[in-house]
Amino acid sequence: MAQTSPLLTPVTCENTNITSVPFSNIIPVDSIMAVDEEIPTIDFFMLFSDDPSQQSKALDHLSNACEEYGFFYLVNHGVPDSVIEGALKGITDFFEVTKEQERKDYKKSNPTDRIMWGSNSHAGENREYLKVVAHPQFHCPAKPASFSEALEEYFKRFQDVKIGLARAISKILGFEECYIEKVFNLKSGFDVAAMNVYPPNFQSKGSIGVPSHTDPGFFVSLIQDVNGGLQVLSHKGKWINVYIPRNAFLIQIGDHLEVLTNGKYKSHIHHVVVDNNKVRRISLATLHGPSLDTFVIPAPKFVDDFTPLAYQGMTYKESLEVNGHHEIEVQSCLEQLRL
Ligand SMILES: O=C(O)CCC(=O)C(=O)O
Ligand SMILES: [Fe+2]
Repeated sequence: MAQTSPLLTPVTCENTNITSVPFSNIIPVDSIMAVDEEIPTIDFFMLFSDDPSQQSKALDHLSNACEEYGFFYLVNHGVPDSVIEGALKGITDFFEVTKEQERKDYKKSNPTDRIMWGSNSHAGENREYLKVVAHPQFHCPAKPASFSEALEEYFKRFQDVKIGLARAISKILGFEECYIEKVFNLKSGFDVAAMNVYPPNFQSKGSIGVPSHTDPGFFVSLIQDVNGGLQVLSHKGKWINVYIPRNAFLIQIGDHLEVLTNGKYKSHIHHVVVDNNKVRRISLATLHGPSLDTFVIPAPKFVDDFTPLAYQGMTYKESLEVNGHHEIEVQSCLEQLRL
């Protein structure tokens, strides 16, 4: 962590080395009937409140959001509005200022690439994207300078949120506060930022922005410039429209937290539809993962006679590559991990 937020009590977390849903381009018909159901809102500050009853209420709320929904809005998180708006502006600048040919120079995909550009990679997709490895080392195209500076600041500031969530989720799972930091080795966590640009509907070819999928990792954080298009499949089997409050984050549980909890928490299927987008939409989805060499397996506490082991163990790197992808592509492998 570059800076420690006053919210987070410094505790010593030793760096112990304990050592999918595939993309589907079919948007189910019932997603057209997506509902505007309420998504839980979690107040980050309250998770660390000095008032024990407020803190316990906030943790209960988080526990319910993780177990029932698998996604929630995070407010009062301490990342300044200017930093969030700066990151989105930087991404806009990159896609507007950088010539198409220069963007395509990042298309090559070698296992060692830390920056990758792509466009409409799955059948029917309407999306251009740039993926960069944001942690443990930050990578970014150097130009425009406003872009790399704004993004670097955003990820620096987000580190406290990541560690804070790891501590709060460890607690609600009944572990000591540093459990997830240690077990996922978050100090060297492999974070990939996907910057997505969706065209307005008059320019898109079909209704799909990104096909249905889940994402690997501990969790995903998402910000966007305009609302519209992201839908998540809820525990009740309903597609829910996501409307992120201004400068809040959408947090979604990733595949590897599902594995760690042996399915107690679920990584939820989501997709983007572009039918109703009247304007171009930009999103920044960051997949916060364990370190590449972390061997992820269900924690013994979630395995018993009634709940048998439901996932096999694999290193994070192996799980990202098991379908022939490069690690920077960060594709789900939940299907391969399920026993
Ligand atoms: O753009 C969005 O709202 C979601 C993008 C997404 O799901 C992803 O990049 O994994
Ligand atoms: Fe996603």
